[in-house]
Amino acid sequence: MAYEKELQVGIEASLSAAKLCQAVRGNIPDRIEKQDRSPVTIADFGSQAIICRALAEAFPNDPVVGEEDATALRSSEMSEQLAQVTEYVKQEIPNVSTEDVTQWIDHGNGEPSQRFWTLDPIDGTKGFLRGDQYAIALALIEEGEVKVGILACPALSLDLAPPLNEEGLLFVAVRGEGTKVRSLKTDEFTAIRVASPDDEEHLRFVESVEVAHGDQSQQSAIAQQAGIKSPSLRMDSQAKYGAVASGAAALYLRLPSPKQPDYRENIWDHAAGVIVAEEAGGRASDMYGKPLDFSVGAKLFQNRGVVVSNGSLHEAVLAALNK
Ligand SMILES: Nc1ncnc2c1ncn2[C@@H]1O[C@H](COP(=O)(O)O)[C@@H](O)[C@H]1OP(=O)(O)O
Ligand SMILES: [Mg+2]
Repeated sequence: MAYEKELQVGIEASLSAAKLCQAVRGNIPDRIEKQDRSPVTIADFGSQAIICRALAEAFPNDPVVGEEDATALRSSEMSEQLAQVTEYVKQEIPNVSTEDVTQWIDHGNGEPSQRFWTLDPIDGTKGFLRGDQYAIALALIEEGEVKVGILACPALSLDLAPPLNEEGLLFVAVRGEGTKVRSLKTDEFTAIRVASPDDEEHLRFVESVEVAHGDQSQQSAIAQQAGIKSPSLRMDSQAKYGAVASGAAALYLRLPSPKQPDYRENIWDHAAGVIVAEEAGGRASDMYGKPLDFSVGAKLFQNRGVVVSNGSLHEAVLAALNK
């Protein structure tokens, strides 16, 4: 098995971060607004601190390209939030100080390089605040290729066989070795595959809950043209990739929003999900069929939109988009 240490460290840290998120969610925190007006919570900061600490200890030479930074948290207006983050992190790692926490968070401000990690400590923060889906998404990228993906979805359960019907799932993929899933509560993994072409029941598509994150009318039209008759399943975060990888849905569509046609996707919003879907037999590309290019920085500058399928549906979707 390849990447054994990476998996062990990544899984352990992601489980610990998931516990922190679940603890914070028992008492949904205030929404803090970032400069770009998107929301962040004390759980986003705590999750990044825990995972970056583990990566820094185990792989000191690997940069981490994470979503959050601690600049705002260090300001005097946010001292109360920093104290709260530190209290939650202490439940996972005893004896930490506020300085430790901000330093670990800022370890996640690395630059993409030949080998690096990318982290979304809470993907789908809006879902997290609403009490819906969210994910902790960690991936290892080497030479522009995603090699390992670890995707924890603490609120996800799917209408499939155990363990997928249990709430709280952890998806793990290594390039060339397949995708497996376990419940957050037990440590036994099960291999998963995408939906087969003749699986009518799961011939449906997933898309974002947030209208602003895509083009829902176009997404419905394309899905229909590809032969999907049922309405979409709306879900926040990369949990959508887990749904396709396990066969609960055959397609995930994310077409550029007409209001933000120049939006470029962040690598941490896709890297873990892409390998989880691909290693389960699925296919991921942009809306023109180009593979997602993780070698050009912190965003997918060379791609527009995202299409993830069970493989068999992919060409029909691209043909519909081409029209
Ligand atoms: N216009 C947009 N198009 C696509 N994705 C977006 C857009 N605006 C924000 N996002 C990203 O969507 C992600 C959530 O995905 P989903 O809707 O599938 O749950 C967030 O990480 C968010 O990034 P950011 O955190 O930079 O705002
Ligand atoms: Mg995100």
